Order: sequence, then structure tokens, then C-alpha cells
Amino acid sequence: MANVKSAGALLRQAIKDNHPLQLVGTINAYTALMAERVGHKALYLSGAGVANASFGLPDLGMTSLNDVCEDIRRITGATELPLLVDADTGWGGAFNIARAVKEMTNAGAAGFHIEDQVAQKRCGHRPNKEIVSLEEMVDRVKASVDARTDENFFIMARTDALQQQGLEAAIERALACEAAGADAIFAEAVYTLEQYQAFTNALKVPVLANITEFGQTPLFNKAELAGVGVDMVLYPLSAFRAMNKAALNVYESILANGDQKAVVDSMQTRAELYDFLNYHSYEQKLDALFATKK
Ligand SMILES: C[C@](O)(C(=O)O)[C@H](CC(=O)O)C(=O)O
Ligand SMILES: [Mg+2]
Repeated sequence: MANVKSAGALLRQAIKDNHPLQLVGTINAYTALMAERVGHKALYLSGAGVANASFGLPDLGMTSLNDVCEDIRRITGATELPLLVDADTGWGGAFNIARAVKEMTNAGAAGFHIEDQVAQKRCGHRPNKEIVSLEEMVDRVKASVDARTDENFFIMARTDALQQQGLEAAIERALACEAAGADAIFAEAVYTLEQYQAFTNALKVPVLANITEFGQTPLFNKAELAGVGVDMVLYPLSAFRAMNKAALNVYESILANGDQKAVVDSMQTRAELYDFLNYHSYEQKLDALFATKK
């Protein structure tokens, strides 16, 4: 096993090799297989995604560390790509945060992001967010850094401060997190390319842009973001939103028409489904096994 790189080391390498690195949200193991197959280099497990998809809950800090770890294990069990995970506010104080680092590392995550919202958190693109003090956020980052069991586990500090406190304060926080040992900064709910530029000018560590749909941030292209020094671009729920709309259409159509003929063309075929699963290689093994027994 000596040559096997840890997930964290793979993520660090992917950031070095891709300018910027695109991270796509994969709501489950199967979508992770598809993202890997089409050529993505890094995956993301969204906190909103775990809450919405796995539990039918809103993204308001109601899911536990174990809930998230279960989804991490399912995804990392199916793919080789590094997975960045949303740790929300870290589930409590320094001990809870340390436990999150350890458990997520054991579950196969490459790293996490921890944010400066209060425990009663909201989606970063919603109004009326509340944030903790700069000192408390720095403590969250220090607790994360100190708890590493794999030196390459990637610790990203997310600041939600822009909405309430403005650009200067958000950058001050980002700098304090960098000084506390954060490997990267997640600049949340940024409005303009100029603001990203201000973050990247101020910081030495990589900066992530969250390009989530129907939020505060325009859907900037990766080239525009690279142009202002952004190192990582996140698409946390893009595929999930598309899947949801497709599923709704199918449910409605079956109800309205009494069969699914009108929507079959919108479906992945059985052959396509099996292709991403390498289904036939399994079946061949099974056939070979039974053949030898005859
Ligand atoms: C990135 C995020 O934290 C997530 O949980 O995926 C969300 C995404 C969203 O709600 O669009 C966030 O930006 O808060
Ligand atoms: Mg989240």
C-alpha cells in the first residue's frame, strides 16, 4: 500500500494540475461514477444535498456527522476521485470538529470545508445569515488543523461574511483563516469577478468559487474565474437539480398518461445504466465461475 496516495494528496495534486479545478456535486455513488467516467477530476458532497436528497430535509444544519459520513463512504467506495465534503459549521466545538476531521478521513474524504455561520445555519445564498466572531472562526480552523490524522487532509475555510459585513471584513476573515492554517478559502456568495479578484490578490492559498444556480453569484465561466485567480470552481447541486426536474416530469407523466411512453426518450437506457456500472464484466465473471463448476 506504500504507493497508494491518500485522498487528500490526490486532491492537492488535482488542484496543482487544473487551472481552475472544477468540483462537481455527486449526490450518490452512481452519479459519482458518471462524473468520473466523463473526465471530472474531483467530486463534492454537498451538505444541502445530503439533507435534501438523503433525508428530505432543508439545508438548515439538521443532519449529523454520521449522516454525512454514510454518504461519503458510499461515494468513495465507488470511485477513485478525491471527494471534498461540506462540514457545515463542524457540529459544535473543538472536540466535535476534531471528530469530524477524523471520521471523514476514515470514511475516505479528501478534505472538508467548515464555515463561519452560527450553528443555526442557512444556505449561503439565503438572506439573513448570522456569523460567528472572527476569533471563533479562527478557533474552528485551528481545531480542524490540529485534528488531522492524515497530513494531506484538505482543510478549507468558508466565509459567509460578505453578505453581512462586506468585502473588507470577509477578506480579513479569510486572511485570519489562512494564518490559522487553512489550506484554501471558500469565498461564499460572491457577487462579482472583481470581488473574487480582491480575495485572490489578498491570499496566498487557493480560492474556491461556489457557482451554485439560482443564488447570489452569476454563473461565471471557469475561464472568467481563472482570469481573476480563482483556483477551484464548485457546482454543488447542478446535476441534482437537473435530476429532480427529470424525475418530477416522469412521476407526473405516469400519473397523467397511465404509462411512461411519453418520457422513455428522456431516460437513460438499461444499456447505458449498465455501462457505468461495468455490469457486463461482473456478469462475465459470474458466467466463468459457473462454467468452471460444471
Ligand atoms: C455549497 C452549499 O453549502 C451546499 O451545501 O452544497 C450550498 C449550495 C446551495 O444551497 O446552493 C450553499 O452555497 O450554501
Ligand atoms: Mg452547505
